[in-house]
Amino acid sequence: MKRGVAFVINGAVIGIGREQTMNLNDVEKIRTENPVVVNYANFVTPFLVANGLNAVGASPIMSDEASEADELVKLASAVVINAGAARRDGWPVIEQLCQSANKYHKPLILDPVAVGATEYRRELNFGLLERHQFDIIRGNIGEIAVLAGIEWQTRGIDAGDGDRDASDIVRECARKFNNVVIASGKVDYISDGNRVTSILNNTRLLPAIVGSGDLLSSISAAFAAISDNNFDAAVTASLVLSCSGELVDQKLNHQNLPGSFLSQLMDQLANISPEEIKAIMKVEEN
Ligand SMILES: Nc1ncnc2c1ncn2[C@@H]1O[C@H](COP(=O)(O)OP(=O)(O)O)[C@@H](O)[C@H]1O
Ligand SMILES: Cc1ncsc1CCOP(=O)(O)O
Ligand SMILES: [Mg+2]
Repeated sequence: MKRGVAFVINGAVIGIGREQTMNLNDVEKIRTENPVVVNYANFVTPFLVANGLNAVGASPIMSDEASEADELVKLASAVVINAGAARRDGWPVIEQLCQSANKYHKPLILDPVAVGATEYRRELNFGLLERHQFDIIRGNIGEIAVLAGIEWQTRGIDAGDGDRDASDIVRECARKFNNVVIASGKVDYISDGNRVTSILNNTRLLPAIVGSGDLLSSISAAFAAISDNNFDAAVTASLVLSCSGELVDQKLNHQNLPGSFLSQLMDQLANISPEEIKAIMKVEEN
């Protein structure tokens, strides 16, 4: 996509106000580079996350042992901290992973699962964000609002409700933590603190899968590992998951079949091409 071009794809108006450097060739590049992504996972979704990472072309490794953290991060290309079910006695592992990621300049990604739900989760997530530089934060709009300090009615792992405009929330969060933020939902909003790109592709079956958000966080890490631009990596990750979801939804004739959707989603992630994404993507910039 080029600077100053406005065009329409699939009925959606795509306004390009400034340079859009998104490189969909990374969808193929990742399959040859096969970057290692270290995950501090929750105990609910590691099977889905590991297989989803494998499907897009990355090489997942989950770890819960502080003594190997530095060595692992050194050999890896990106690190994801999923705070979904972390126990306090796991904090030393998380600390070591974050310290090493910053030391070796490996992209560090945070998924602040249900950060608004409890005081414990706020202490964990805000503490991490204070002590370490995260390159990308990926959460649902409720989690991102809480991190940005914006009032929001959150409900466990779900996004909840609030009045503020999602573009403002994601931009404020990115400014606050000086990084790239993805606020996912029916529309995924991605900001670097200035621009906001919205991915309008979606299917109701993605949120029906517990762990689809965790997967988006880890796929963002995988693309950050092979890209020199975290914003582009976040946009590519969101497009890959959302467009794969839409394509499977079409193949299933929009039936409510979460089980079939999940297995076919893995197939689609492994085979989606830049051309297929370009043909259906709905992207807006502001
Ligand atoms: N209402 C929705 N309609 C369609 N897609 C959605 C909706 N909510 C979330 N998604 C998609 O589901 C995936 C997981 O996002 P989300 O549910 O926001 O994260 P989390 O699982 O962490 O709460 C993302 O790809 C997002 O685009
Ligand atoms: C249900 C649950 N409980 C703690 S972590 C987790 C998984 C959250 O996954 P996602 O945020 O991707 O839906
Ligand atoms: Mg989540």
